[in-house]
Amino acid sequence: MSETKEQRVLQFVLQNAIRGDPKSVIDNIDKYCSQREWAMNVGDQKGLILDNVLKESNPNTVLELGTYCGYSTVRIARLLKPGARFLTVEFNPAFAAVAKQIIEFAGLKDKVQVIEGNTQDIIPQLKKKYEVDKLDFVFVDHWKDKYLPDTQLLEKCGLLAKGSVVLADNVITPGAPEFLKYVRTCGRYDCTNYPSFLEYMDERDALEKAVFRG
Ligand SMILES: C[C@H](C[C@H]1O[C@@H](n2cnc3c(N)ncnc32)[C@H](O)[C@@H]1O)NC(=O)c1cc(-c2ccc(F)cc2)cc(O)c1O
Ligand SMILES: [Mg+2]
Repeated sequence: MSETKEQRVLQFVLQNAIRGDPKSVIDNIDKYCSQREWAMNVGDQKGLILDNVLKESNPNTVLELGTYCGYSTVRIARLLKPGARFLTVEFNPAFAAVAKQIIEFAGLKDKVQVIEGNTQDIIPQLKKKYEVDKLDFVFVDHWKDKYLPDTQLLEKCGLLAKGSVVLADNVITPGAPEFLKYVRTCGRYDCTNYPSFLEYMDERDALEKAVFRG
């Protein structure tokens, strides 16, 4: 069976990165995806913004929606303090399999729980099945038309508290207009836009930080 792009990214990491070194995993994915095959990782420019917003938040409990190959998962996990909890949700089994291997190669297997499933099914299970009380930081990077319903679902499930940070990728390209309108006008979030560029391209993109007012 012919290899997928995601399997080629994994092979490149296994052959070129240093086992147990998250930065070399990140750098090699960026190298492959900027020089050989584009892939929908958050990338190094938006990744730096993600790093900084995450450091500011210094979270105990993190949720990522849309793992893909685990690039942002590695970026986040490498910055978490000991004892922090990090759950990431991916519904494509092939992508989840690649992500698990990349996370393990980076030496971060014990810091991340990869959950295979659909966010709309997993979010309502977080309190009881996954023993999550509140989420301090949520990185939203899955189907762009799911950003709004899943943010509202997080609210409904009582998973956000005063100060919870919701950071969304791709609010310009491909765009998440309904999500942006909601967080900026519903009165429950303090929003900040971080203009940047689409991963590995010159197209404009941005991250949006929405801090829950409680
Ligand atoms: C959606 C993907 C990311 C992943 O999310 C998983 N997923 C989805 N919905 C769910 C769910 N409901 N539950 C669990 N997992 C879920 C999926 O399987 C992908 O692995 N991301 C993107 O599509 C994406 C696309 C672009 C992009 C930009 C310009 C172009 F010309 C073309 C594409 C850039 C980006 O930066 C992205 O992030
Ligand atoms: Mg993205």
